[in-house]
Amino acid sequence: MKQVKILDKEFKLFIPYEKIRSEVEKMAEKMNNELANKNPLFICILNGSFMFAAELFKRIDLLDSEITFVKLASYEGDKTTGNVKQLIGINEKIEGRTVVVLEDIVDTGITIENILKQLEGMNPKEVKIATLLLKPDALQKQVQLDYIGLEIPNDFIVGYGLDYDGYGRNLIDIYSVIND
Ligand SMILES: O=P(O)(O)OC[C@H]1O[C@H](OP(=O)(O)OP(=O)(O)O)[C@H](O)[C@@H]1O
Ligand code: HPA
Repeated sequence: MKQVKILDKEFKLFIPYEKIRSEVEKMAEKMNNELANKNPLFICILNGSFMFAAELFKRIDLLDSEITFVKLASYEGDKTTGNVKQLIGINEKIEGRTVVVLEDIVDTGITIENILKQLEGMNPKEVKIATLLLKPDALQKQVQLDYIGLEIPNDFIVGYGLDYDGYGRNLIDIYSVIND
């Protein structure tokens, strides 16, 4: 079994890249059907979502699509602080647009709830939420998710953009913590 050590924690292989890629392909196909002629604006939530967003966006074959980036952070180490800090905001005009928020993971739901509140105040036509991963057992907020890649158990994970204290984002596969 493939294992990695990051700082003080050991992680074991959990989701191989091939599985991630096939989920992203399915999601992109669904979006290509559902978002045609809607001039969608994709919003990638940095840092964690950069790999997922790149993998997905290159499979979006709608020529009227745009992408932009927002930087939010709420995690310190492997725990949420419950306090979402905005580090780079939205500069694009959101009013009247179909917006698709791209998240690597919805865990407690605090981050996505915060983004939704901000976007609602900007009068979009509609907001869709896409997440590569969802931890249903960790969810504390009621949020409607339109595109979900995989549902996973409530264990801390790293890789494919997700970090432990800044490290592990460059792992191609996703790993889950051992004996936390
Ligand atoms: O549902 P939640 O419990 O809010 O967790 C999800 C958020 O946590 C992570 O971001 P983080 O705050 O760690 O910042 P990062 O993307 O820069 O690592 C992840 O990328 C999501 O944005
Ligand atoms: O399990 C996780 N790993 C890394 N970052 C995260 N942000 C929310 N949940 C996680």
